[in-house]
Amino acid sequence: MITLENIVKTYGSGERAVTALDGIDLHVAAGTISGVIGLSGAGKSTLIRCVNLLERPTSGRVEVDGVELTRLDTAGLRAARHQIGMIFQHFNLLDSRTVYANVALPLELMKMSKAEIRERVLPLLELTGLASMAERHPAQLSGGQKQRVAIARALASRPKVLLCDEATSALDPHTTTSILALLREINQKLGLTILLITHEMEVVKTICDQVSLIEGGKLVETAEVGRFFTAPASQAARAFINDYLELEIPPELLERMGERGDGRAHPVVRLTFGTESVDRPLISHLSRRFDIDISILQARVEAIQSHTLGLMIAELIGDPETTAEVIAYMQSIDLDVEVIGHVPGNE
Ligand SMILES: Nc1ncnc2c1ncn2[C@@H]1O[C@H](COP(=O)(O)OP(=O)(O)OP(=O)(O)O)[C@@H](O)[C@H]1O
Repeated sequence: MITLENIVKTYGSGERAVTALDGIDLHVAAGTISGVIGLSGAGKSTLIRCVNLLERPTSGRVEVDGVELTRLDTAGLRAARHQIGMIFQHFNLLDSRTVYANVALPLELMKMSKAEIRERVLPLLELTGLASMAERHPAQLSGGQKQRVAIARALASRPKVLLCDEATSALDPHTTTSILALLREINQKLGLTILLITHEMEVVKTICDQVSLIEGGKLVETAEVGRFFTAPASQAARAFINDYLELEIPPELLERMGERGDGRAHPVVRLTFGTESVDRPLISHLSRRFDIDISILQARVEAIQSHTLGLMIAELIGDPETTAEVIAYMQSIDLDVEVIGHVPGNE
C-alpha cells in the first residue's frame, strides 16, 4: 500500500546541508499497522512527512495505493491526498470551530453538501466516542478527546492510509492506551493501513504488526514486531530493546560487582530468551547438566503479541571452567547472553 524507494531528503545546501534521510526503502502492506521508531533527530518526522509529500524528497520514489505521488502535479497531489489522512502530536484543531465543524472541515473543502457532510460526520463522531461532544470547542476537551477529533477529521475523506506523527506523545499512559485501541479498531473495522512514527517502544509493542528502526537517516532494520523484540538482527535494534526492557540491576549486586574478584569470581549474566526457551525449564536443566548453582537476581516475562520474551539477570556459581562452559552452551542453544560483570566467589 505504501512503498518508499531510495528516499533521500537533504535540508539546506552547501556546507549547511543536513541529510535527514539517506536512502530509505520501506514497504507497508495494505491493512497493516507499521511503526517507525528511532531516537530524536533520527529522521522520523521527515520520513512520515515524505509519505504525503508535506516534505518533498530530494530524490526517490513514493507510491501510495498504486499511485506514484512523486510524479504528480499540484492538482493530482491534492486529489491523491484524500486517500491519506494524518494526525499529529499536538492535534492541530481549529479552536474557533466546534468538534462537529472540525471534522466537517475537509468535507467542506471538498465542496460536499451539508446533508452529505452530516451523513459522514455523525458516524465518525460515533466511532470515535465523541457523539455527545459535537457542539463543544477544542478548549473544552481533554488531550485524548482532542486526538479523537483529529482522528475523526482525518477519516472524513475516507482515506485508505492514516499517518500518525507521534500521535500519543503528548498523552498520559492511560489515554495513550485508549487512543491506540481506537487506532487498532479503525484499522480492523475500516481496513485502514496505518503508518506511525514514535520514540516509544510501548506504542510499537502494543499496536504495530511491523516495525522499522531508523538511525541517522538510515533504516537499520525492518521486521515483524514479535521477531524484532525476540530476535533483533542488528546491534542497534538490540541496544534499543535492551534500553526499553532494561532489568534494573539490584544496588547490592552493583556494589558487589564493583569489588575485585579473586580469580574465582562468578559471572553475572543477562539472558534474553524467546518463546521456545520461555516454555522450557531452562535453569534447572542447566543446573543439573553442569552441576552448578544459578542464582536468579532479576527476571521478567514480556508478552509481545503472539511472542513471549524472557529476561533474566543471574549469577552463575561454579568454577571458572564450568561457568565458561555454561555460557558457551547457552550461546549454542540460541539464548542471547551477555556477561555484565563478576562478583567475588565465597569459596
Ligand atoms: N526544516 C529543516 N531544516 C533543516 N534541518 C532539518 C529540518 N527538519 C529537520 N531537520 C534535521 O533533520 C534531521 C532529522 O530530523 P527529524 O525531525 O526528521 O527527526 P526525528 O527523528 O523526527 O526527531 P524528533 O523525534 O526529535 O522530532 C535532524 O538532524 C534535524 O535537525
